[in-house]
Formats: sequence, C-alpha cells, structure tokens
Amino acid sequence: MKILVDENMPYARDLFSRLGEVKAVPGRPIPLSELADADALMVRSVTKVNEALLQGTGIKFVGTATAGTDHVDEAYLQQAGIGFSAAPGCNAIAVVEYVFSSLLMLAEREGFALKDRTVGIVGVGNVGGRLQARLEALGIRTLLCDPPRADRGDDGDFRSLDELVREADVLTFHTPLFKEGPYKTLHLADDALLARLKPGTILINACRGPVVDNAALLQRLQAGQALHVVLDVWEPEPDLNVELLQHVDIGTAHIAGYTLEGKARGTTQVFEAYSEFIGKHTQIALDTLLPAPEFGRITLHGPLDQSTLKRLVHLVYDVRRDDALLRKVAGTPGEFDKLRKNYLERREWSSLYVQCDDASAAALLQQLGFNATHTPAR
Ligand SMILES: NC(=O)C1=CN([C@@H]2O[C@H](COP(=O)(O)OP(=O)(O)OC[C@H]3O[C@@H](n4cnc5c(N)ncnc54)[C@H](O)[C@@H]3O)[C@@H](O)[C@H]2O)C=CC1
Ligand SMILES: O=C(O)C(=O)[C@H](O)COP(=O)(O)O
Repeated sequence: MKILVDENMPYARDLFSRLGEVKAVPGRPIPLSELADADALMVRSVTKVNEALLQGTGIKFVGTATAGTDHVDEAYLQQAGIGFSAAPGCNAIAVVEYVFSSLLMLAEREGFALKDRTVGIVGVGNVGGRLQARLEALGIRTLLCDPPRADRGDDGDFRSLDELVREADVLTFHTPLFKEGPYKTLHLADDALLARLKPGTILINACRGPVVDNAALLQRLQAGQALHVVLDVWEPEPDLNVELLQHVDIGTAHIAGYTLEGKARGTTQVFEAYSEFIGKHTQIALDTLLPAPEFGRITLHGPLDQSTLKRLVHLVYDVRRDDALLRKVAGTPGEFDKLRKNYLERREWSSLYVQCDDASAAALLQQLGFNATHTPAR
C-alpha cells in the first residue's frame, strides 16, 4: 500500500509507515507522477483535491490535516467512492492564541484595556467558540454572529453581522470559505461592510483570505480609513498584495494554526480516520509524540493583569516574529510557502506550567488554557 503525505505534516512519515509505504511530497504543486500508483493521499490546505487531480489514479482515501475543507471537492470524492476525512478543530487553540497574541500587542501599543472592548466573533465554531470562552474568562464582552447555528436553533445569543459592525471594537472572522449558497462567506467583509466599521476598529482575518475583499480593504486603508488590521490569510495566496501587507498592523503567512500541537493533532486525526477506513482501528495519544517545550516552567508572583498576561502570552508565542518574517520576504516568489514549510517550532499555552502564589491568578490562567497551579507563598 502506498500512502502519499504532504511533507509539511509533522509525524506523518512515522505514523503512516505503520500502515504501508510512505512517500512525502510537496503539496504545492503535488508531483502528479507519484499519484498514479498511490492508494491514499494526505494533504494540507495548499493542495486542490478534485477530479482533475485524482481521475485515473488508484486513490481510495483522501485525508486533509486541516480544519478548512474549501480546497477539497467533497462532492466529487463522494461520487467517485473515495473516502475522506478532515481534521475539525485540530488547530483551533492555535488560532485563538494567535488572536490573543495580536490583541495584546495592539492593546499595549495603542494603550487600551482589552476588558473595555467589545469583540465581535463571526463564525462561532471550533475557533470562534474557544475564543469566546477565553475572552469571557477575562471579562471581555463578546458579540456572536453565526447564521447557520442560529438557524439550527443552537443555544447562544446570536446577532446579525450588521449589529456586530455597529457595536464591536474588534471584528474577527472565523468562518469557512463558502463561495456560494445561503451562508456565502466570499467577500463577507466587502467594501460596504468595511465602510461602516467604526473608526479605530480592529479587523482580524485568520480564516480564509477571500472572506475579506482584499482589494476593497487596500483601497480603504490607502484612503486613510482609521482601522487596525490583522491578516493571517490573503486573497490570493501565496501571491499576496505586498502593498496591502504594508498597510496592515500585523501580517503573517497563513500560520495562525501552526502550533506543533495543532499540526500534530491534524496528522493524528487523519491517521486515525485512515486506520479506521482500512479496518485497522488505531488511536494515538498526542503527548507521546510531542517533545518538551523550550520554556517548561515559570513562577508568577502576585495577581494577573493585562500587562503580565501579555508578557506570559508572548513568552509562548509573539506574533511579531511571524509578522517580521513575512515582511522580509513578501513579494519574492516561493518565499511565502518556504516560510510555512520551515516554520519555527511554536507551542500552545498549555505547554507552559505556571506556578502562581495568587489563587485567582492560577484559576484565571487555568481557564485561559495555561497549565497553572496555586502554591501559596511561604
Ligand atoms: N489561519 C489558519 O491557520 C486557520 C484557518 N482556519 C479557517 O477557519 C475556519 C473556521 O475554523 P473552525 O472554527 O475550526 O471551523 P468550524 O467549522 O468549527 O466553525 C465554523 C463556524 O462558522 C460558521 N459559519 C458558517 N457560515 C457562516 C456565515 N456565513 N457567517 C457566520 N458564521 C458562519 C459555522 O456555522 C461554524 O459554526 C476554517 O474553515 C478554516 O477555513 C482554521 C484553522 C487554522
Ligand atoms: O486548518 C486549516 O484550515 C488551515 O488553515 C491550516 O492551518 C493551514 O495550514 P496548511 O494546511 O496550509 O499547512
């Protein structure tokens, strides 16, 4: 059995070699010659999986180690009888921590208290829901917009996108990319929406580039509209508009989900799905794969305020690192993908053990996802 895996999928070679012969290949472009005699294909978001790619091959199963599935023609796979699995939620924590790293940096730079801001979350699924929980743990007001969930009758105080635009100080997008249909998200943030944002709004897109009309956004920023912008994803990728990058506050190379934990979860989720598909049910415990983090243990004296939280968050992950790396190479062909392929190890907050002598600091850090304990001072 031959299994093709994207070379940018940590632990894939080790895991899938338990099931067959593994060949690691680039995802963009994928070498077509390798597909002909392969049985299974494990991709990331950069590989367009459709009839044009798979027709005439022996592929029986496709796994994508990603949350988003807009690069996969699922209707074709179903009609062709090809098994499929994505990795829902695998990197949701990573995206939430990216958003926090960005917000805490902007709050410090612009001199505002996050707890005085209202955050509008568009798309309240794995990412949006976790973001809501962590923001609310800090006493930050959230406004939620998720029409599919509202229409399904899910619990939650769902508002219209218009209401978020009117009221939110931060508007952050966490929807799938739907190019059509009742819940279309292509250019959900179009020129008309951008025009209505309150002065000083922080606009964040860490879902898919085309959810925000990049041309309209650039025009508005060039015309001097007062916005702060954080973009992890671009329209198009990998050839983003360098002028737009120059106008945003934070710009990164589609790496919001790139913690080691997030990527490893993605790999293990598709590995488990494929094992099931071929009748060899196997479960993998994530902590058996992950190495020790660079920073393992820290002691925090006293209570937790915004400035302390910012330093703690940035000890684990400071988004300015990725912003600087992108600005250095943007516009040079191939460099966007190279940054992503050679991504420096990044861990999640849970990898940091924080010993607190203040009980409320320990409780709050636990709620936020740190590995925190309370040890009273002697
Ligand atoms: N930048 C990155 O590295 C990453 C990007 N992503 C992107 O973020 C998206 C969201 O990720 P998850 O939360 O894991 O997905 P999810 O599927 O768990 O949640 C998406 C939510 O968006 C809602 N939604 C759908 N259409 C909507 C609309 N028109 N307006 C408002 N809400 C709508 C859905 O009902 C759902 O609750 C993914 O589809 C993927 O494209 C995900 C992970 C990493
Ligand atoms: O999971 C998703 O959806 C993402 O956007 C991934 O973080 C993207 O990473 P790659 O699959 O492009 O490596």
